Amino acid sequence: MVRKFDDLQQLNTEAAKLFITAAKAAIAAKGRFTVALTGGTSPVGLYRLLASSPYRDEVQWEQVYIFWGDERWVPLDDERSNARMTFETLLSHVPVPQHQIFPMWGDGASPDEFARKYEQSLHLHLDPEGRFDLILLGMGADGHTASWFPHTGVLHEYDKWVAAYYLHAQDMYRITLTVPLINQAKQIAVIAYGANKADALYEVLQGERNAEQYPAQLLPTADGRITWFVDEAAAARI
Ligand SMILES: O=C(O)[C@H](O)[C@@H](O)[C@H](O)[C@H](O)COP(=O)(O)O
Repeated sequence: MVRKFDDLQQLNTEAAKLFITAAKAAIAAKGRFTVALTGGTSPVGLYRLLASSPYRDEVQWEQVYIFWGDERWVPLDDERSNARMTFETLLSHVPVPQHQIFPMWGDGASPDEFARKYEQSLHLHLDPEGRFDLILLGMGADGHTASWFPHTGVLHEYDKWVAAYYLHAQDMYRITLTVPLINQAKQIAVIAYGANKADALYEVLQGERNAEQYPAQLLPTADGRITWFVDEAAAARI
């Protein structure tokens, strides 16, 4: 489902409501809410909203398990760290127990070793089928989502849940949840706004099938399980 908004405040408010509804339903059903957060700039407004009244008080944060969809392989205090941004905007302001927060960074481990350990943590904390309650994603102007970048091998990784690889274009390692894991989530919410996303949004949602070029095409298309939160500018061509 594509939900189009005139302004960002409204977009973030509706995304916050989806987060809260998903959290309440999961906690009522099984006592915990497992969510993978996204980095980039797109979720900043949503995170700030979730960290503030009245939204903050709607979530039982003690029952929330926080993971990330992807990460730049940099220390947690690096300004490029997705985890750092999330702590600053959301996690430092809500009472999620520290041991229920799983940043994608481990001192001393290689990216590959770390990806294996991260996958083990997921096996311990997700339900037995390995389905996240909610995964938040962004989308780049090139049509990537998570760290599924165009023409990278990770697009074909169906054996692992978590993969690490060197992204030449950015001269850094990336850690990412893989296609099969993200696609089996109970709910996915993608936030994409701004005119620079318009071409990619068109290609991903309505263009010819070419997932090598526009990896977000690999996301599920079934209505109900995935919601695209977009603004008028991003939706200019759809
Ligand atoms: O680490 C990252 O870069 C992200 O997790 C990435 O997938 C992001 O969501 C998109 O690049 C959109 O980024 P913006 O929100 O900054 O446009």
